Amino acid sequence: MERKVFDAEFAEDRSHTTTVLSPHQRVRAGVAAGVLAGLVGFVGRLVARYARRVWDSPTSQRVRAVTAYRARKAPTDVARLVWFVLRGNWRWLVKFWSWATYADLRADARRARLAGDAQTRRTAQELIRSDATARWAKAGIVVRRLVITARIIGPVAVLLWAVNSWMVRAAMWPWLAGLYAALDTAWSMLVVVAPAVLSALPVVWVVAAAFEGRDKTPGAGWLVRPDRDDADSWIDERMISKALAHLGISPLDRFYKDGGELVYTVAARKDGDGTFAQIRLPMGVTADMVAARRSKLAANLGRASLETWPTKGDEDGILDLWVADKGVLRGGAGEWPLVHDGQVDLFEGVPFGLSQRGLVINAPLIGVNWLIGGRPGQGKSAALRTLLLGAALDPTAELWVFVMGQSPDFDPFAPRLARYHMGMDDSVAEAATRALEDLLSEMERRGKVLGEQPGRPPKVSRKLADRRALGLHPLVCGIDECHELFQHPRLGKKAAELAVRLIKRGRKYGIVLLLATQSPTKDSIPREVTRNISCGVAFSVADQVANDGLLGSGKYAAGIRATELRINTDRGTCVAVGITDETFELVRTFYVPLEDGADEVSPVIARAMALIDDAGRTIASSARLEIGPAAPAEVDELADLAAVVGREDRVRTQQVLARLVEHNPDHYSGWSFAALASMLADHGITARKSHGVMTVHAADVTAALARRDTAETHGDAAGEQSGTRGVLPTTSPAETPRADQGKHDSGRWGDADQGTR
Ligand SMILES: Nc1ncnc2c1ncn2[C@@H]1O[C@H](COP(=O)(O)OP(=O)(O)OP(=O)(O)O)[C@@H](O)[C@H]1O
Repeated sequence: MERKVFDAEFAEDRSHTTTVLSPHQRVRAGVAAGVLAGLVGFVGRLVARYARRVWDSPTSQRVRAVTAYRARKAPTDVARLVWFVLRGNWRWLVKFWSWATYADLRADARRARLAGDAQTRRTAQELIRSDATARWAKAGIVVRRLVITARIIGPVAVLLWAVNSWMVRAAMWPWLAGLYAALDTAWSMLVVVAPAVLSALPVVWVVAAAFEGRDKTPGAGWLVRPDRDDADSWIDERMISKALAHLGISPLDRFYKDGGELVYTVAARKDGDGTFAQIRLPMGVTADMVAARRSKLAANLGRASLETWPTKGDEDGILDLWVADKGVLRGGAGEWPLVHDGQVDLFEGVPFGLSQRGLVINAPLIGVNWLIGGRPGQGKSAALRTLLLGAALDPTAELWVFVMGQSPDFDPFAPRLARYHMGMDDSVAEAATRALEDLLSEMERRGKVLGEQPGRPPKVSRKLADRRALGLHPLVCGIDECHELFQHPRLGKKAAELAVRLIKRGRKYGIVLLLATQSPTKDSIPREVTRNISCGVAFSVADQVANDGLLGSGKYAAGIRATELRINTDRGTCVAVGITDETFELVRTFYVPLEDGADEVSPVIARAMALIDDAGRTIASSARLEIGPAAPAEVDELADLAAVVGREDRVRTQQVLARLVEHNPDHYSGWSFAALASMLADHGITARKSHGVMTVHAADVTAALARRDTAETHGDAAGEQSGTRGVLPTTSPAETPRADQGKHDSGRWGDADQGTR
């Protein structure tokens, strides 16, 4: 009991000594604990941050993606491996059998016999015989060597065993004891290594068999890009072959049944936002037959129809197959590259959209004409707007727009347009038809101008377009809802004829027609237009007729189908032909918003206007200067004469000539006195002698001008047609407005034309 009491006192005493700390000690302990906790927290945070960084790193993401992918694929992979091992063993067996029976040589001999080639047959048979003899001879040598080795090693082994049994090691000569020690070591190593080798042997065997039995058909798709989002539906040759094998095309089925393997002229490879492969189809199968089963092919490949593009390659028997990455076509094209800054050279093209390969398409505008179509609300006007916006950013380009309906789609363009008419009334159809007429006359004028250039260039180039005096600048005319024009009861036929002539011949002269329509049928768009158009663009269309009307006949059958584009879902996506060297492009068009209060078009137009200013051009003057009859053939010589004579009573012919050359060197350089005399005579003026020199009298020139004015007034009164050209006022030609500008209320340029807006 006493002891217990003592124990209790002792314990109480101990507890007393440990809990009582001096204040100083308590502070130190507290600080230490705080520092420790802070340190632990810091290290913890550091580790957590580092772990998060590692976790988020691309390598770790890839590792995770690969691991997850392999885990998902594990059951299939195991089954495939087992199959490979079995097939590997079988292949070895077959190889051994071929070797043992000389199968290849026998096959040669058989073929030679069938072909009646005795010499080759004899050679093959002799080879079999000599090979067999050599093989047995080799086997004999090996056996003989084994026997010799056994005869030498056997007695030595028996001797060593006998010595080892009769003598103790200590009594042996040292070299003999050393030999036995080395033999013991070798034996103990063999005892360890041999079982290990023996147990590894089956593993090696399995690996080697799996390697031997691996898929040797094209595209063993192991581990190909498993980090991709669509890894489970990754396309390789094996998948394509499998998908094609289940299309229900009989010649293709027969081909597979006979063990045929497809030839991939281009192996499946990454191509932009998808996979491209080119396949030479077997006998009896054409690319069109595959294209006709597109939805089945898409299903077999685990894709939507829109994502699967089987088309005819260079030949009917070659299939070009492009399969989009899953879901990639759902994304838009993004921002138009020129929306914030940049300028365009129309001869280089206008950024139009992203191709299926994810590349920006610079659509050509010079030397081509466009027909854009599709169901309502799918992006036609927006696409036309993008092209015209690009054209507006080329300060040398002149733009005309006609909207055959009540739509504000092009209103913000107004300041940049030389002609703009929008509305449903007849005046718009009239203005558009007149524009087509004017474009035809302009085309003829340009043809003449080109013909007069040194070397007679076949078409307008950037260099020629930049020479303002020639008036060969790009002239882009867009007509939205053009079916309304071509179906106009009074003007439709005429407009169609004019458009056809323009499309057939205008391309060389820098005149571009952009047509957009909802309804590309043969009744609404002249067949000759659809036949001759170079760039066809189809947004979602209802049927084969509309498809081929926009893209060209036979395109639907060849698998180039805008019918696959889903209404609204694929708004802004179109199928286009002629805009690149590819047979077709699936384009996600750029969209420059102009709706619901968003207007990104106006700032671009403001920039376009600034570019025009910088280039020292004006919309109206560019029209006057370049579209007007400013070409050499249409120079007003009488007006020039009046200008150079000015207010003087008379001027020496020599001076007149010099001033004319200075006034318009293009036209008057190289003129002789005889040429001047002939020009004067044309206008009823004769040079007169004054103080011994020939002079031109101002009074004669004024009289000639008055005569011409009177004649013109009579001409007009007699009903000269609207839009007639050929008369220039008498002031400086470089800045002269067109002679008919004030006379015709139809209005040609600038505000006069925009009256109907
Ligand atoms: N490339 C695009 N990207 C995204 N949205 C687009 C694109 N193009 C058009 N859209 C959307 O589709 C709508 C209709 O476009 P748009 O007016 O160009 O169609 P449309 O085919 O000309 O129609 P309509 O035949 O009725 O004139 C636009 O207001 C816009 O919201």
